[in-house]
Amino acid sequence: MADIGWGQLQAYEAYGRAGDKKEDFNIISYEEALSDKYSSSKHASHSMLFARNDAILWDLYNTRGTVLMQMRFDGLLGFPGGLVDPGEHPLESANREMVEEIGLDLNILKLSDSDHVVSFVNKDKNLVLHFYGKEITLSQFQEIELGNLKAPDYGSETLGVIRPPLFTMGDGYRGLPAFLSNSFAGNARQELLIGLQHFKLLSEDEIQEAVKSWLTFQIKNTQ
Ligand SMILES: O=c1[nH]cnc2c1ncn2[C@H]1C[C@H](O)[C@@H](COP(=O)(O)OP(=O)(O)O)O1
Repeated sequence: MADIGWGQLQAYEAYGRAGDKKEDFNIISYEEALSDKYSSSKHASHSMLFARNDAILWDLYNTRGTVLMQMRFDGLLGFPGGLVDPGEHPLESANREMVEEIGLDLNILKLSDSDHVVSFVNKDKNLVLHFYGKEITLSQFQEIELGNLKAPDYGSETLGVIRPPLFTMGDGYRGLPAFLSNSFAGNARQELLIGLQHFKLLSEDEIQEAVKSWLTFQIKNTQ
């Protein structure tokens, strides 16, 4: 295939390169992540909006909750967010990106420092990732989904919001484990699992089962 290069994306290409592994990211405290130690690092912020939802599908599966993720321009799945601009606070960046990518109205809904969930450092990339999360009502969630088509970045940087299934179906694979088999940007898969546990949308055991099933299926598929 002809190499068409990266154009204006050249400076950022390495940050978003596919193939990041969970082990590349070490958890650090918010305080440390915001300290001078990482002032010369590149920072990025991403956010998980979610609503609890105990609707039962087909009299079988408790949907548990709706979590907002998105299909990105590069075919990877991720949370709304992006690189922090020079001089910008990661929290400001998280809010700005939600306006641009999902059309959020900050007069109605805005993240604050108390919504911080976890931060990571990827030493090889000199990149610090901040992850925020906020519970909203199901009707707020549906409003955001409807408004997404009018978000400034819709159709260019972002290609639509999605709800990951949080249940696992009878074959032990379809549902959340199959969703985990997708390709994710950065450590978005890890962030999703941390978010599900942090907000008690799923228990630790349920998450471990889903991860085990996803990995087992992957191994079978490569044999
Ligand atoms: O959802 C995500 N969770 C964790 N890391 C992510 C997520 N989406 C992207 N990334 C990584 C990939 C890059 O290393 C940086 C910045 O990426 P991106 O969101 O594409 O930033 P811009 O939109 O280019 O500002 O975070």
